[in-house]
Amino acid sequence: MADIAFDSLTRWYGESPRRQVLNGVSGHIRGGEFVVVVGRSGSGKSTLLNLLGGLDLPSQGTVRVDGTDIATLKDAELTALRRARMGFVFQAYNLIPTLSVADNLRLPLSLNGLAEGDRIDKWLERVGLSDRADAWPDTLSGGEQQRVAIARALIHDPAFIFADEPTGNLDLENAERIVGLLDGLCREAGRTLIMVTHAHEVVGLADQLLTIRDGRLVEADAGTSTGATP
Ligand SMILES: Nc1ncnc2c1ncn2[C@@H]1O[C@H](COP(=O)(O)OP(=O)(O)OP(=O)(O)O)[C@@H](O)[C@H]1O
Repeated sequence: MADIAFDSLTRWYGESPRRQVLNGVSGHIRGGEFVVVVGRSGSGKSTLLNLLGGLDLPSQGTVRVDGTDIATLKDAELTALRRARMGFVFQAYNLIPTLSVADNLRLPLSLNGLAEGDRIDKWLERVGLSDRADAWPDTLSGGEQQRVAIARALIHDPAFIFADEPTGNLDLENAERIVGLLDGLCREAGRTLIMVTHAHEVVGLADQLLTIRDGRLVEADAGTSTGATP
């Protein structure tokens, strides 16, 4: 089952002085959960997300994805795990500007050797962009670009979605739509969604809330959002 267990995660940057960003963070994310990560600016939220998604490795501690300690994987194995099992959504959308919308969606399919079939049409429809398949990313609004990014993150049917402040550049209306899309598209397929956000409204949707303060976890339960001040 698609779960992530993390134990005593510590991440520091540099030596003398060593800058300690995460300091012994442990927890467990069950398959299908919507996990929201909150905390002040600079508290280590993106650092934690990057460690859980295998984009970065801890200075100490372990991340187990489906029971496998990802630090034991060779680079190519970790890349293959990320590519097949994970999808990423970032604040800045990160679409490839020289590829059309449809070609941006084609990329994860070809990287994973998956048949295209009607997947591109289907996913464009699901994010409400059926008429923009041939558009260049920079001709789309921010909200539209983020919807393309969501389709790109999901089109290869990953078990885990990592979203780092996906609504950070959007107005409230677009932000609500993006969060609703991510939540709905993950829940309907039992996907695990891990989202870093400053948006308080999102906390109420979470199955599990991770609040980071001074590099440590101060709250690990949904429903008790007292620790959620950014
Ligand atoms: N590559 C790096 N080298 C040195 N310091 C880093 C590096 N990456 C992050 N940091 C530091 O680690 C701390 C935590 O950064 P991180 O991006 O995880 O915070 P955050 O909680 O996501 O912040 P924000 O809400 O502002 O995005 C910051 O003080 C940052 O400057």
